[in-house]
Amino acid sequence: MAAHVPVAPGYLQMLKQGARYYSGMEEVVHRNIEACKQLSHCLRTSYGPNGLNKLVINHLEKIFVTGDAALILRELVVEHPAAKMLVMATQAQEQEIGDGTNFVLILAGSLLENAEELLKLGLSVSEITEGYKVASKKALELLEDLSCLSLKDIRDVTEVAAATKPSLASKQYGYEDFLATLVAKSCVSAIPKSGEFSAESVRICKIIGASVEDSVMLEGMVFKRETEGTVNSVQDAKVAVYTCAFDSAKPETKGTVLLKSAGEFMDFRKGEEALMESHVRDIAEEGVNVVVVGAKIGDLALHYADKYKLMVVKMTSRNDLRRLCKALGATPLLSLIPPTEDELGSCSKVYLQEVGNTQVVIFKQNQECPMSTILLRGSTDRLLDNIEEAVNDAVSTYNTLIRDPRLVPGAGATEMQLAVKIADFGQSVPGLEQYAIHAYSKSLQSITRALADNSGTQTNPVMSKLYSLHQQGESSAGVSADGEGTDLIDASEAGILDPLLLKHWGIKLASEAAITVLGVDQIIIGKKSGGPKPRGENPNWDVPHDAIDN
Ligand SMILES: Nc1ncnc2c1ncn2[C@@H]1O[C@H](COP(=O)(O)OP(=O)(O)OP(=O)(O)O)[C@@H](O)[C@H]1O
Repeated sequence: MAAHVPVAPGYLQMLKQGARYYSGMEEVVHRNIEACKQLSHCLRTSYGPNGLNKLVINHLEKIFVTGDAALILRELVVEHPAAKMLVMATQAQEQEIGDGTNFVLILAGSLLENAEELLKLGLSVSEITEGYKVASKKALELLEDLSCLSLKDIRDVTEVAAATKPSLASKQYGYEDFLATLVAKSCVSAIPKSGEFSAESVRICKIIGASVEDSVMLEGMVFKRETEGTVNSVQDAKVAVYTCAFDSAKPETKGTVLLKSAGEFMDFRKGEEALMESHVRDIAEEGVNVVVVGAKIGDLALHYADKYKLMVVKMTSRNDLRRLCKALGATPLLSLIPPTEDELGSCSKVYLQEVGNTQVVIFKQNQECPMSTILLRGSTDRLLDNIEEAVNDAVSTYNTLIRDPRLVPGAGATEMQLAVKIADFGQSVPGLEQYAIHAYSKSLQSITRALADNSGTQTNPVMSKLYSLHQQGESSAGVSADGEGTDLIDASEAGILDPLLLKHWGIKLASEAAITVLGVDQIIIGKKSGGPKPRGENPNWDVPHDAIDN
């Protein structure tokens, strides 16, 4: 008989064997803060135009060399429950704004770091969280008055380029002017009269070779693939999109045909061929000259497509198929029937072209098109990946500015101005909360400090100079990224502006995340159940592996 293993009395006896339980200041609060601090310190060096890259090798052994916080956090798969809360805050920022993830992480990490000091001084968690809540509310109020410019015309390429430039400069310093114009043209061309725009409206196609300055934008869509048949170019295309196979229909159940002679076999084949031909002929007679297929393409069907001069393009990703339908105004068809007039998509020109040894199919629209594509060129895969991240951030910035066109000074100026005002406000608050409010002001400065640290200036003198300038009312004084001559710049004059909404959500989410982490006093980790791990959510479940990287 197996000996009875006594379970330690206390909390653990209630839980399944193997569960872990931590409580108290040292074990929980300080540990959580430590984990969050580590994560925030790790990404702090990637903040701003002079931020450094990280080399991340993910669980599939894919290598990333990037400074994009959202991508790094996605690939790192953070396990610590408290650090995960910060990651969730950054994900919320990514979903809401599409940029500013590092801002959230640095601010939340710094709020926790400063809270730790206050805890050591003897303040209670509730006093700190209360102070943080008051300070964050005040910061959001003050932020509303810091707007220095508004994007007046969302269809003006020059204005849009100026507004999206800082988000590109913080990732691709040096290429920002060229890329900003490219992104602005793509965004403006993809915004319909109704003003409905989503970050998905601008697609990126990366092709290795040539230089970044050879990148171009196209109204319409570009896919890295070849056409299937012999027709390679069609002007004034009428496009039918099929999600089913472009092949002879297969019965759902197995059937057996008994053929008694060679003649019957020939007739059977002829019947099949005639049926296929009639399908393709019917499609062609509706005026269709391009067929896009999301599944298998049969040889016989392809033969008749060539005969009736139909261009055939295969599309492996359902996402691409959906976007193409949007770009052409087509309705995807579930079976091989001729499309009606409404279901047909139209395109000014569809053609196959070789770009740097890569065959691409281009769907080019001359009229208004809700999709545009940036054909990115560059010497290495890593460079292209990094530019893609920067371009995505810039497109998200445009999307944010459509919702709220107000801009605030960047380069750490807004954070510094808020820090000065919050510190002043703290003086007027009675009780121990004012220490927490002061800590909040210090945390806001950590954003400006990160920019200064990363640009290689002498941080302490620069920070004190900036602080006194902001006290004197120079609300747009920020940190220079050039490192040539001056350490400080006027962010508004230099055109370094960030969307107000980005800062708004960043402050809100970082404060909430820090307050949540501070409010945890016990950690209970249940024993992991055996058996295979449940499958995680995969947003690209229907995209083949090679298509994800395109
Ligand atoms: N030329 C510049 N000089 C100084 N600061 C700049 C310049 N261009 C951009 N910045 C600043 O860089 C900061 C943004 O940096 P970054 O894009 O690395 O952060 P993030 O958007 O929070 O992170 P991520 O893009 O990784 O989510 C902003 O404060 C912006 O004002």
